Amino acid sequence: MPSLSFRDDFSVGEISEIEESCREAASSRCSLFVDQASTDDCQGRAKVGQPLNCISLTYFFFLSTFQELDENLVESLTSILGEKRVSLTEPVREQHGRDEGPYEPMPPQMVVFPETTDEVSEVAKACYSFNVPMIPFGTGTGLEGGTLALNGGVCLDLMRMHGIGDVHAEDFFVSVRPGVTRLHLNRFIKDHGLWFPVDPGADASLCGMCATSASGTNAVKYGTMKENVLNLEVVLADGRVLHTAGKDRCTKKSSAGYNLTNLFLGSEGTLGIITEATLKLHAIPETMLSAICSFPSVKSAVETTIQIMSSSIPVARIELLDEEAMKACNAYSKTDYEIAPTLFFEFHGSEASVEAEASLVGDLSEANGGSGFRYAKTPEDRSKLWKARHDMYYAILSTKPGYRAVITDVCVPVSQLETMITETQHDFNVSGLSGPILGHVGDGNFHSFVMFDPEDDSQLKAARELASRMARRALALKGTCTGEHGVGWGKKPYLDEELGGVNVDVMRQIKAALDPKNLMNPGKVF
Ligand SMILES: Cc1cc2c(cc1C)N(C[C@H](O)[C@H](O)[C@H](O)COP(=O)(O)OP(=O)(O)OC[C@H]1O[C@@H](n3cnc4c(N)ncnc43)[C@H](O)[C@@H]1O)c1[nH]c(=O)[nH]c(=O)c1N2
Ligand SMILES: CCCCCCC(=O)C(=O)O
Ligand SMILES: [Mn+2]
Repeated sequence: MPSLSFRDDFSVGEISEIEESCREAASSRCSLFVDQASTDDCQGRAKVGQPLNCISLTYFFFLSTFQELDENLVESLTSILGEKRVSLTEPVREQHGRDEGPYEPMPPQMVVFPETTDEVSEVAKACYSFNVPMIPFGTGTGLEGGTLALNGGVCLDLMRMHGIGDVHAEDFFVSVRPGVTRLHLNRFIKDHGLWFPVDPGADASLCGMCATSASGTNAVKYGTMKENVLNLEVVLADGRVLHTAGKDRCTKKSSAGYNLTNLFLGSEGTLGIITEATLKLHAIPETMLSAICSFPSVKSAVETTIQIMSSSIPVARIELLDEEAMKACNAYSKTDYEIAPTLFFEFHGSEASVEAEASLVGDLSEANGGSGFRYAKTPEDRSKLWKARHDMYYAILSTKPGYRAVITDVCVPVSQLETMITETQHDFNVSGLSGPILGHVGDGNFHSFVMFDPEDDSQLKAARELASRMARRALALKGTCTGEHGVGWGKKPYLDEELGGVNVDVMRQIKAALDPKNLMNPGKVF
């Protein structure tokens, strides 16, 4: 039986000691969890929590000992998939118990590699009958620990499910299997004069992007995954297969029944396994013109953003990088941009329209003290600029080797952006921590990277508090604690405050209806 003990003052040293002793635990799988909750939540409620080093308000931990997988289940999964497509080995499990976020790996007990929807359904039926958790795995580029195996269980690595359906160019849609990434799809459809614009910085799986309701730099003009997915094939925990908009149906709109597509978008593997996504495609614009402009302050850059957005200039992308981010950008991507708060722009349309929009934005920028407005016209210059922007996560990580960071992802109404960013900057100054600010300001969504020395408890505590203040400030400004990365574990404590108790109760009721045994990615989202 798990033993529960409650403290709120673990030092980093103690954490690694406890984790070490856990790792050495003989015979059974033993993992150490903390839960992130307010103090009252911790009174004795044994809830599956998060890996210790996640940034939480309050810790309690319990040693939970997993039973080894039933050998009949292992036998059953091996007979469904064959020996080459199941793995119990340490390296494979370690590789699947992590993502790109700041969490220690929490490996699953087994990894399987299905290649068809039927196989996924058979795997789910087997796990369901043995009451074993299932964690869907795409490309592992999530940042909120969504693929870590809190309760052990079976990881379904879906990247062997290749396949892109017929490109319906006249109806602007295509269907893809989980093994298809966004760059792969765009290479495939380019010759049709089409593209799929949702562009997280990583070359993520498109079904993983559905699961996290991902977004990216193009969202200002084209929206997020929520606006670009027309149908999903999903395998439920008990193995049933559903098509959220009806099998093989694909219309730009429908009012037939509940919107099950949007129910599964952003469900982070907690409601079902997405085995096919039908995506809305867009015509590749005649002209794409990028530009960058430096500003005397983040404030003036944000003011410019707000003016652009309220003047309804149809800018395609508008990204802010503060001074620290620009330094990291130049160092990592070998660019020679001015070290100053900077906006990256892009305009899509006819040659005439993009020139006109760019010149309007140039004037607005200048009126706010912007300078050095320079264009990136050639495909090479444009892709260099946007690759540098997409790589910012790694660029910032490389500025302080050995440091860890809390990644924030707040999103507020664009009109509140200035307050949100200015007060965040104040927080950083007061805390003494460093944290570049960058992101999708056209959507009111930006990230900071609250970096801390993992050997320094006070920095860990300060980083945790700063990130929490940011999230709560966003909620107070009628925004959200996560614009695009999802809840995973790091953001669980904010859900009640953001959505309200009734909402979270209804979410739990939906979860209980679709996954009554709580086997689908347990411990994530709530
Ligand atoms: C450098 C860099 C830059 C960015 C980002 C990451 C990195 C490393 N991201 C985050 C990440 O790319 C994004 O969350 C992707 O949607 C994750 O897709 P993966 O396939 O990697 O999912 P991954 O395998 O990491 O899984 C993520 C979650 O989805 C679930 N899942 C995965 N596949 C599933 C399936 N087929 N069915 C059901 N559940 C499934 C998993 O269980 C987990 O909970 C991001 N994000 C963003 O929105 N905007 C951005 O700008 C960026 N930028
Ligand atoms: C402060 C850097 C965090 C960036 C996380 C990845 C992401 O969402 C992006 O837009 O880049
Ligand atoms: Mn982002």
